[in-house]
Amino acid sequence: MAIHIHPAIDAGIAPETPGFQGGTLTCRCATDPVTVRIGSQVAHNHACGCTKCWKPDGALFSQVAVVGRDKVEVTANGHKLQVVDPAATIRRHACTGCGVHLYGRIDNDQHAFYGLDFVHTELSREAGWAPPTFAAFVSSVIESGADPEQMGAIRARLGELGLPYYDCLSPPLMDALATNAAKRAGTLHQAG
Ligand SMILES: N[C@@H](CCC(=O)N[C@@H](CSCO)C(=O)NCC(=O)O)C(=O)O
Ligand SMILES: [Zn+2]
Ligand SMILES: [Zn+2]
Repeated sequence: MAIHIHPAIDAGIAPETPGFQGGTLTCRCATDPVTVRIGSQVAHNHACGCTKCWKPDGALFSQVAVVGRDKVEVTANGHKLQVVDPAATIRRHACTGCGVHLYGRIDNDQHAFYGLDFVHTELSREAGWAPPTFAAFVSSVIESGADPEQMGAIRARLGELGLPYYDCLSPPLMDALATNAAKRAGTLHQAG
């Protein structure tokens, strides 16, 4: 059975364009689409297997990156946006017309990733975005209905595509979360 990781990843991952400065995300409504201008390159782009990130139909993973929240501007039809789960850490703003998530925002200023918004660069026509460099929350695809027996094949496919895979976030991002937690708990002891 063919494994569909994500349409922007399955056929090979396009490289970023040096100096790329962003673009416009557009939802999938045929009329009055929501548009969001992203004013810079993104970082930490990854395939995410979690149940909460928006995935195109038939994809096992979402493709999601972060960008400074000051670089994210709703430029049309923002009245169609609604937060999917107001209690979630990432408040994902979805189009009520087509279901696409335009951006996810962390409003907790104590969170390690506060100041970063989560965006899906495939919603833009521009080429040159930083590509995904790892896969996160791989085991979580089971929660969305993937056959547990397929996990070996799914991880093998991610490997073939050049994506290191993890069942949480990547080591640098997990370290950032833990460092933030340790600072808050007062347990961070740095040499020097
Ligand atoms: N097994 C759960 C995991 C969901 C989860 O923790 N997702 C991560 C990654 S999202 C982008 O990388 C997360 O940080 N979530 C916070 C939030 O969603 O608010 C599942 O699959 O549901
Ligand atoms: Zn829409
Ligand atoms: Zn996710």
